[in-house]
Amino acid sequence: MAKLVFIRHGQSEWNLKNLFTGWVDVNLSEQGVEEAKAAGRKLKEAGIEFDQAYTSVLTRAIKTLHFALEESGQLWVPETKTWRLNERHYGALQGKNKADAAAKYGDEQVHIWRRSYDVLPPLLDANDEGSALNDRRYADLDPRTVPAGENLKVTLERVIPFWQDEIAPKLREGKNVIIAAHGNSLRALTKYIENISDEDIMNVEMATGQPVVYDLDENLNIVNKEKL
Ligand SMILES: O=C(O)[C@@H](CO)OP(=O)(O)O
Repeated sequence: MAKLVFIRHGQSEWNLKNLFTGWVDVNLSEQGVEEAKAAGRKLKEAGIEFDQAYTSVLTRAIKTLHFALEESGQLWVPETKTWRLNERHYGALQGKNKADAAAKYGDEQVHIWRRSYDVLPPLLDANDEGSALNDRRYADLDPRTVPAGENLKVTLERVIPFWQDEIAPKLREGKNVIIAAHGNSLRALTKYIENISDEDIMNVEMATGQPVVYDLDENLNIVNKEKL
């Protein structure tokens, strides 16, 4: 039996401002820091001890992991950072206000962009200064792999190889794992491990800073799921 904990980063500065964020590397808000620390206290109270941590290459998730581990007395736990756990890339919507977009394009279109499984957002131009191609942290990636905009399907297709190659083997060995990531990379993982349909995943939301704890058997069947 292994424990798997998902934690979406605490509230970010752009969650607070209601901006599409995606791969833009914004920090946690003050509230977000408190949420991450509170998550660490809940993990401690629940007595969950980790063997391995995973996070994205985005500050809000990394800091959430660190605050949560520090607060639970486990900052020493080995960690791996990967772009594959990044938030879904929001394309040309990144930096735009969600309410302004709804006023301009309509609530329904914005809901489709935000929650449909396979509709892509408007893509970011490769020459845009915000393109991830200009970001040193993605320099080792094949430029054809660097996204210009992702839906949940594309996000799932880059998250799951990392799950299969790195995370699942640890869990099969009985290691306890924490994944500090993002609303949509965690929705992709949730869809995969819970076998949720393309339609039903539209209604699944991840709360900021709330640990979701799974007990998994050696075949990675879910024995129990609990939100702390
Ligand atoms: O802006 C984003 O990157 C995400 C997460 O905050 O937003 P959404 O709620 O639309 O998935």
